[in-house]
Amino acid sequence: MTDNAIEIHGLKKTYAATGRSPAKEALKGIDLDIPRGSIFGLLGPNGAGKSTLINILAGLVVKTEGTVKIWGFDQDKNPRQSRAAIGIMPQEPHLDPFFTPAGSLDVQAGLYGVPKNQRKTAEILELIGLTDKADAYARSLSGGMRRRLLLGKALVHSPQILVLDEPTAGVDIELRNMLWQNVRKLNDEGMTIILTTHYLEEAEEMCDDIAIINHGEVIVRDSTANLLGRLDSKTLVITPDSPADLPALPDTITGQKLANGMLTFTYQSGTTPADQILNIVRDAGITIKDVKTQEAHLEEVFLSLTSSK
Ligand SMILES: Nc1ncnc2c1ncn2[C@@H]1O[C@H](COP(=O)(O)OP(=O)(O)OP(=O)(O)O)[C@@H](O)[C@H]1O
Repeated sequence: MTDNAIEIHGLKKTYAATGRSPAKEALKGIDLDIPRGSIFGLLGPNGAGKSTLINILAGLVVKTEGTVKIWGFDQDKNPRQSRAAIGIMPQEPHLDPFFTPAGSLDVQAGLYGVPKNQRKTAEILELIGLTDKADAYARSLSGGMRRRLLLGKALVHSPQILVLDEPTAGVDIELRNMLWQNVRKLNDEGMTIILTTHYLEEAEEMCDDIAIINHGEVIVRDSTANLLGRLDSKTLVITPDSPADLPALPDTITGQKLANGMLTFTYQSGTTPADQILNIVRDAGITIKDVKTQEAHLEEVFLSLTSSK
């Protein structure tokens, strides 16, 4: 038995040419293992191939080449088992306006062949906060409630893996918090979570491991901590007690005086101790009123890896 929730080898997808658009190689040979029990982030700029990859996992797009194993089941050899292991919360709420949330969950459970006595409709409605809307028509639900219902629908067959495609794009803070609370709860109970997001801060906060995809290739796959550690550049921001100019600095430190009078010093924390900067500032006769450091963020790692390609 493998420890991976998902194993992808040599995965390629070429969309056939249509009309005036030429054929498009959206995935160029992806190798990716996603560990069981993790919260895994799939990041990449627009058009990188994330949706194509997720749609292949969901069985909505047919791959051109390669193998995909979901919870140990080869998608080609064991299509039913591999489909049963994964639940997908899609980006866009496509809901039948005449179904109630309870009805919608029931129909979805039926599609997955979940026997009536094993359905968890009430439990799922409770989790997504729609118990009091159980019998309301879908068309009367707010955008946020529809999103929550999509999450519920992804859970009806108790999948081991939950995939969330841009779950928080355009949602308000309250809904975002609720989604993340649910995701953490499900993950604590053992569910493997895969999510794509454009919000890098969110990926930084939520994900144990991250893969960045660009132009149909995985360009990096590492733990979030290691990715952040790759950039050991830090910035020290000093507020002087009275107006002060930037002191002379060695080549290893880049200084800047901001319009508001603050002085910033950017340095590599592996080779330059912060103390050296503080000493230079004090030796220049500057009294420090306040000091803070800024760490590198995933955004910088992401930009450094994808912007030049
Ligand atoms: N059905 C399709 N037919 C032809 N080309 C497609 C099709 N779907 C996607 N593509 C192309 O494949 C490439 C990858 O698209 P994909 O939607 O997978 O990227 P993405 O990373 O999900 O982007 P986004 O974040 O914008 O959703 C793009 O160049 C896109 O134009």
